[in-house]
Amino acid sequence: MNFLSKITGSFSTPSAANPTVAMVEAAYKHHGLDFRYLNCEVLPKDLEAAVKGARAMNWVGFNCSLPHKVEVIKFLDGLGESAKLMGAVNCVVLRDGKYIGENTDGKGFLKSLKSIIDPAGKSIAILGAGGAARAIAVELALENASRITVVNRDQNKGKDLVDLINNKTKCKSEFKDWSTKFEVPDHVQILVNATSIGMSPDIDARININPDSFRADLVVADVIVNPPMTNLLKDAKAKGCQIVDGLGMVINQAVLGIKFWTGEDVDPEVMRKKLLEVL
Ligand SMILES: NC(=O)c1ccc[n+]([C@@H]2O[C@H](COP(=O)([O-])OP(=O)(O)OC[C@H]3O[C@@H](n4cnc5c(N)ncnc54)[C@H](O)[C@@H]3O)[C@@H](O)[C@H]2O)c1
Ligand SMILES: O=C(O)C1=C[C@@H](O)[C@@H](O)[C@H](O)C1
Repeated sequence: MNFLSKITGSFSTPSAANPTVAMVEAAYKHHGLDFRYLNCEVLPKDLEAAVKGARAMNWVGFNCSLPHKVEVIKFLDGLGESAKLMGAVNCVVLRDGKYIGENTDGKGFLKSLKSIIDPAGKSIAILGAGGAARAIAVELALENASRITVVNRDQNKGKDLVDLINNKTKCKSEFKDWSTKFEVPDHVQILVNATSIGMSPDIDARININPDSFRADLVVADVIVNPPMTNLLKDAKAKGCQIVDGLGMVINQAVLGIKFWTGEDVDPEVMRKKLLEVL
């Protein structure tokens, strides 16, 4: 008998409405994996201590969600290729006693988006410049998006992401200040919300954007998982746009993360079913 399960989990704040624990534990159970996934409320001031705690308890890895994806890097022992390029980590993996930061968010998003539209050659506007936005923007640029407009409140963070895309990929990127209501320009074919606006418990929060600027041929994607149908997606649907919710992304990134931690290819449908049950 072995009563020592392998431990994984998620560090974020706010975390109470984050449903990923239900989804990942359903996959572990379905595949008979003796692993646990713990949803942990971790404030920015406690992130270093949380990583030290994980080390002390031999966690085999953990996810970082908002707002830790960039800050966590300084507490890790190294970065995988994609995380190094994006400057953001959502999945930490214990390898040979070292915590290595990986990024599976961008690939998770891309797979979900591609079920609706191929981003190659498209003009894309991304709202936000945090951890999720960095991963999504870089992955879209590597997938040959033609133009990426980064719309962000904080100029420094927004311009930093624009520079990253322009310097490290073939895609053209520009910064758009977000101090007034954003009007989706005519050249934009895909709009992505990579901010946390509309995430539970603030589900009534509205993004500073004019829905009258949504054309019916615009594809609108949201990264928010809970609730899957955000005000942004409701507005987009009402305007006849095709929409992509955050469920596909969160399931796809988890398949990749669980493979890193356990070596197992888990069934995404098990996680989708559980998410739809709990949300
Ligand atoms: N579906 C998924 O798989 C998935 C994966 C990653 C992240 N997410 C979600 O993406 C969201 C962002 O996560 P993150 O890790 O990038 O967080 P973050 O804290 O790194 O970045 C948040 C971004 O949102 C912007 N923002 C927040 N409130 C704003 C407001 N009122 N007005 C304008 N901008 C605002 C910030 O400026 C920043 O650019 C979260 O809701 C997270 O749960 C979902
Ligand atoms: O809480 C979680 O389990 C996660 C949330 C998302 O931010 C993902 O990016 C992250 O990898 C996992």
